[in-house]
Amino acid sequence: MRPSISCSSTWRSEVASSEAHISVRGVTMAYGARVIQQGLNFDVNRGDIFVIMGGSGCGKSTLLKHMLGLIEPAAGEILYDGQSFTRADTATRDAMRRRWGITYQSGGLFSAMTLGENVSLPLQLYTDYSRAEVTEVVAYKLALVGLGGYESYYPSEVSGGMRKRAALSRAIALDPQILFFDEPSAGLDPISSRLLDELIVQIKESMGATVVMVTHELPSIFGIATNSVYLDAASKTMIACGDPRQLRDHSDQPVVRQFLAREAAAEPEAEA
Ligand SMILES: Nc1ncnc2c1ncn2[C@@H]1O[C@H](COP(=O)(O)OP(=O)(O)OP(=O)(O)O)[C@@H](O)[C@H]1O
Repeated sequence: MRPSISCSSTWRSEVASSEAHISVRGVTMAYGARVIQQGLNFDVNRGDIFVIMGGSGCGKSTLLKHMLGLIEPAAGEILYDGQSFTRADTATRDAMRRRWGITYQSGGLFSAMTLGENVSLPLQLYTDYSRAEVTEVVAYKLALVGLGGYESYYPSEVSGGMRKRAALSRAIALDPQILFFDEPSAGLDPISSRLLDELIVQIKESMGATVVMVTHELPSIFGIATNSVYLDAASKTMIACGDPRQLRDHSDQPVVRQFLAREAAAEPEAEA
């Protein structure tokens, strides 16, 4: 088994670095007795677009679920702004979650609700905005993702790319500090996928947010990611972290270089 590595110079002291927005410390992930990954140590820095990478079944989605608190680590902890989420009580966790926006692979829009109603849901649940204020914020958030005027459309009446953007609009309704994406461009054509990437960067910059995403899409990884971790299924631990372009060219792990270079070779522009 390869030795586990750390993406933070400070993790051994269990003190999060000042830039760290999210700190994963000594995390083991398991389903029952079956360990999926262990020895996970890395920081997601404030303002990063951070990608969780690795081959099929290595545990990317499982890691995202741990970061979201949907699964508890078998060992170790996850901190947000230096505060342990893993050890926090329910009220503290709920308060921490309020700072997150999440979009799932399917989009997760309610099909019986219009786009406007979908986006208004978190505002109705978690704010005391008046009806007029909700309407105003919904219009603004839909406009931010290029869907101004689509309030009354149902998800089935718009394209897949528009549904993804509507889901993003709902995720940013409460001005989150962290945006989580599970395969954001799954099922999209390359152009829609690229537009969504550009939108993610714009939204991140305009909101000053940090982004964490699971994606297989190499154009997205090389196009927008600033930082990453690579989970290895064979050794059940992370074997690389850092800027994906640097890892592609300079990782000391052949499997990481191959993972990034092989998929890069499949990109249309690489064949031209
Ligand atoms: N609820 C569960 N109970 C038991 N095992 C699970 C569960 N969910 C996932 N697994 C297993 O954990 C491992 C990691 O799964 P996970 O979905 O996190 O991988 P992944 O890297 O996201 O995969 P992919 O790239 O194919 O989506 C797989 O072997 C999977 O079969």
